[in-house]
Amino acid sequence: MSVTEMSAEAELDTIPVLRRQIDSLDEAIMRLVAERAKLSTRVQTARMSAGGTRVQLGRERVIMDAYRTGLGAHGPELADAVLRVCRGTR
Ligand SMILES: C=C(O[C@@H]1C=C(C(=O)O)C=C[C@H]1O)C(=O)O
Repeated sequence: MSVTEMSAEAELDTIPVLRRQIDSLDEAIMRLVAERAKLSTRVQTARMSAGGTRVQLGRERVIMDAYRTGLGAHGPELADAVLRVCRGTR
C-alpha cells in the first residue's frame, strides 16, 4: 500500500468523527433558531397587539443582506428559511 493510499484511508477514517461534529453543530443551529423564533414571536405579537402587521419586509431585507454578507450568494436562501420558521411560530 502506497503512502498516498494510506493517507487517503486515514482521511476516510475521520469521516465518522467529522460527522459527529457536524451533527453537534446542526443541533446547536436548531437550538439557536428555536431561541430566535421565540424572540421573533415576541416582537410580532407586540407589534400586532398595537395594531401593526406581523411581517415587516424592510427589516427582513436587512436580515437577508446580513446573511448574504456573512455567507455569500446562498445566504439569503438560509435567511428566508429562518424567517419562515420564525414567522410560523406562535
Ligand atoms: C421579529 C420581527 O418581526 C418579523 C420577523 C422578523 C424576524 O424573524 O427577524 C423580521 C421582521 C418581521 O417580518 C421584527 O420586526 O423584528
